[in-house]
Amino acid sequence: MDSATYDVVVIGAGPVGENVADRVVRGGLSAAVVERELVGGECSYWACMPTKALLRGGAALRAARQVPGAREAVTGDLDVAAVLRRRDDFASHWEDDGQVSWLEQAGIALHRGRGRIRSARVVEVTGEDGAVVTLTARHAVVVATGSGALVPDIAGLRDAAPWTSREAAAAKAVPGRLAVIGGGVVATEMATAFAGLGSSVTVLARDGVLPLAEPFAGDLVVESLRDKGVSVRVGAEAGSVKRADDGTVSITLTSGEQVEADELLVAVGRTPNTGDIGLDTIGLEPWSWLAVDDTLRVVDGGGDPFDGGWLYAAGDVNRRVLLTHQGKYQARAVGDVVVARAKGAAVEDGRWGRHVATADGRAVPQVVFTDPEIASVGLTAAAAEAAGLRIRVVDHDLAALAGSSLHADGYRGRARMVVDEDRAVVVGFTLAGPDVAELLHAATIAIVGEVPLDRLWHAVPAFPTVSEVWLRLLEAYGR
Ligand SMILES: Cc1cc2nc3c(=O)[nH]c(=O)nc-3n(C[C@H](O)[C@H](O)[C@H](O)COP(=O)(O)OP(=O)(O)OC[C@H]3O[C@@H](n4cnc5c(N)ncnc54)[C@H](O)[C@@H]3O)c2cc1C
Ligand SMILES: NC(=O)c1ccc[n+]([C@@H]2O[C@H](COP(=O)([O-])OP(=O)(O)OC[C@H]3O[C@@H](n4cnc5c(N)ncnc54)[C@H](O)[C@@H]3O)[C@@H](O)[C@H]2O)c1
Repeated sequence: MDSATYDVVVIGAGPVGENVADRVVRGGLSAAVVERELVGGECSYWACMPTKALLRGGAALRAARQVPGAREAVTGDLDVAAVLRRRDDFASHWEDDGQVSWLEQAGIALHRGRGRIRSARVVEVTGEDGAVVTLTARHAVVVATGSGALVPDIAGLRDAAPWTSREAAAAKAVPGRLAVIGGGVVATEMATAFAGLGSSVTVLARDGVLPLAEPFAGDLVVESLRDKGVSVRVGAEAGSVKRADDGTVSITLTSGEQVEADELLVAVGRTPNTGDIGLDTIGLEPWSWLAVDDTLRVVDGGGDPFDGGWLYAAGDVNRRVLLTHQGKYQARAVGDVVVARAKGAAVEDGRWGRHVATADGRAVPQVVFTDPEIASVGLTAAAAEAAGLRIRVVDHDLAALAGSSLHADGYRGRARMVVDEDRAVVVGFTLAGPDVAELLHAATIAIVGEVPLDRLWHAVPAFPTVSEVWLRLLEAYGR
């Protein structure tokens, strides 16, 4: 049996694991990553990148059709084969040599195989050929194993071989009829993508559409999905599923009604990849999300660092925020704090300190690439109220701006600013509209910077842009 020792061993080489290792090496320590599948993780091959590639063609076509002059130049529908080819390129054809080269140039060791914690600071890696390598970490083991699609216990569902987000993201063909269970981010994005590619789509949104966003966001997405011919069934719950010999999937709703489709996508959330990473060997619960402190150190039931503090968890697996950019933000904090602790340097773990992921709880940006795009950061009005803040909500119709009417004929959208009245700062911001994704970062900066509203008046948006919504919101708020 082979063995090796590094300062830090990272299990999982998704976007988060790669970035943890990078920070560790930049900090002067040695690091190895363990990967059982493809270096780059879910985001690169089955999530962010391929799904956005599936959506982009439809968005570009819509944009052209909304501008007279350009509209007349559009003479056909999406070229499905070309969209799928571009998606394949963005998924690097499900080959990870590019990312492996990046690891090499970054000085990070790669061990291919399934990583399993055997004891404190010791990780066993079992390769595809069954060979086992034992890795010992001098300072820390970081779990960055991510998450997988949750398949709920619905009678017959597993036997019906449903699609999860993986099969949707990597689809080789567009099904004639696609049914979707779920009304969250994956469900709405994939309904938008496949409707654009020609599927007849039915969404079974038991708990509503984008229920955690500002209500106008879900309403606008439902309206536009319905305009595209998608059947959005809010409140509909799948009771059982059966796939017939001819491939047809029948979903019997709890109401007794039946929905038929050629493929069924299950998009009801995620489950942590912790079932087989040896948590049981160190007294933690397999299949559980890993609870961490603000420096991303795994904590025990009492909230203290687990077993003296050698174990960290970053990215999806700690359930703080299931987004790539936020996981990478955590990765930078983990890498840096592991280095600081190893060198006996000061740990900056105060609010907004270098070694903590403070933004996870206050300023998480997210863009849902539906039509319209939903871009949000910070708290919704409902979440702010639930947190006990005294807030004022200011809304503005995005269509009522020179910038938006120039951007597209019939531009429809809305923006909401949530203000903490006691501190006179923005704590939440949501935009719904075509191409609003790139407007979001200004709101993130306003929230993270806790920029007082009276100072925001001096941040003048250029004319004629959609960003002028900031001025309108401030005018509506008053000074
Ligand atoms: C359909 C879809 C679309 C998404 N779109 C976006 C988006 O547009 N923007 C965004 O910010 N986020 C998006 N997300 C979320 C994003 O994909 C995740 O937040 C991100 O991938 C998490 O990164 P991670 O490194 O924590 O985990 P992962 O990307 O899941 O990587 C974990 C890695 O660990 C490996 N691994 C697991 N167990 C072991 C083991 N025992 N041994 C060795 N290796 C192991 C896995 O093979 C994997 O490579 C999307 C998610 C889905 C499902
Ligand atoms: N653009 C992006 O940023 C992006 C895109 C896709 C995914 N993601 C990430 O991936 C994660 C997973 O996405 P997701 O859409 O699977 O999860 P989600 O949590 O966004 O939505 C799942 C939805 O399914 C509903 N649901 C749960 N159980 C159900 C059941 N049995 N029947 C019907 N509905 C049920 C939930 O109420 C919820 O609304 C998200 O948390 C998100 O962070 C991000």
